[in-house]
Amino acid sequence: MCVIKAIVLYGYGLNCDYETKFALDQSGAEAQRVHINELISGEVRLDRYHLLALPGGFSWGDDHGAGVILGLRLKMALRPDLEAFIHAGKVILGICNGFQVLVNVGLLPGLEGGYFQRQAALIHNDCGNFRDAWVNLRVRPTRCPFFKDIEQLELPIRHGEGKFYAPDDLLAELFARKQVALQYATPQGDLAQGRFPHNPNGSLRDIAGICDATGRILGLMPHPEAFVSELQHPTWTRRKESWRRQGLPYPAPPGAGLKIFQNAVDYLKAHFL
Ligand SMILES: NC(=O)CC[C@H](N)C(=O)O
Repeated sequence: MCVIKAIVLYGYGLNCDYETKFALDQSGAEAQRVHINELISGEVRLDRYHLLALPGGFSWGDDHGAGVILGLRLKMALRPDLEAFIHAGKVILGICNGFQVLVNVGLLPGLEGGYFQRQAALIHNDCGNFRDAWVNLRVRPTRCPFFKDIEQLELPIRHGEGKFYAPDDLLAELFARKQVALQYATPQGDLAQGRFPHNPNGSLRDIAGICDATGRILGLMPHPEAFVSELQHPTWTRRKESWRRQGLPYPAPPGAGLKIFQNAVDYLKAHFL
């Protein structure tokens, strides 16, 4: 194989699959939208790919809790395939609904390879309603290849069940083991310290994204695929004059979210091609 191949799952209410495929294709991968049933039936084989992306959306209408049913489907049908995929050094990305799935299926937090046991949860936002907003994020040092050379960034969130919850001892362990990848911050770059709206959902310790012990499984609530061009930023009309002055590419420079996908694809290229 001379190209990095990625699966982006779709079906049953997942809805950011086209955008996620676009971001991966833009990053130099060959991404394919694959229906959940194609993977479960074995028609499409996971071992032919390097990256599995679980995009955002409302799988099974968030019935029984966001990501619960898809998590269960994957666990019952694909557990050995997922284990082999992880042990082969490949990469899994869960965005928003995908993050909820990874937590439900027990692939995250995945302490020291302990998968398929649910240890944490993404529960209803403290504000009591679905929240659609841009947030500031701070990247913490982890083994996660996705955040190479990124310290902070802005991304949009849109979810009703994004509050990261874990018992105190697990939270402490996640920080100690460097598995907390992303935290909500203020526009000045300080931690949000639980305060709304900078922390949009009441997530404990401002957690917006975590990775497993290997760093190769990442889940995050914000949507990097929704910021692949600066034109998607709400203040782009005010920013565009400065792009012109700096001679940045026309019609706009890439959005900060694209780098996350590029980092993952570059990591896989270095290891598999
Ligand atoms: N944007 C999304 O992926 C939404 C996630 C989930 N359906 C929620 O509302 O929490």
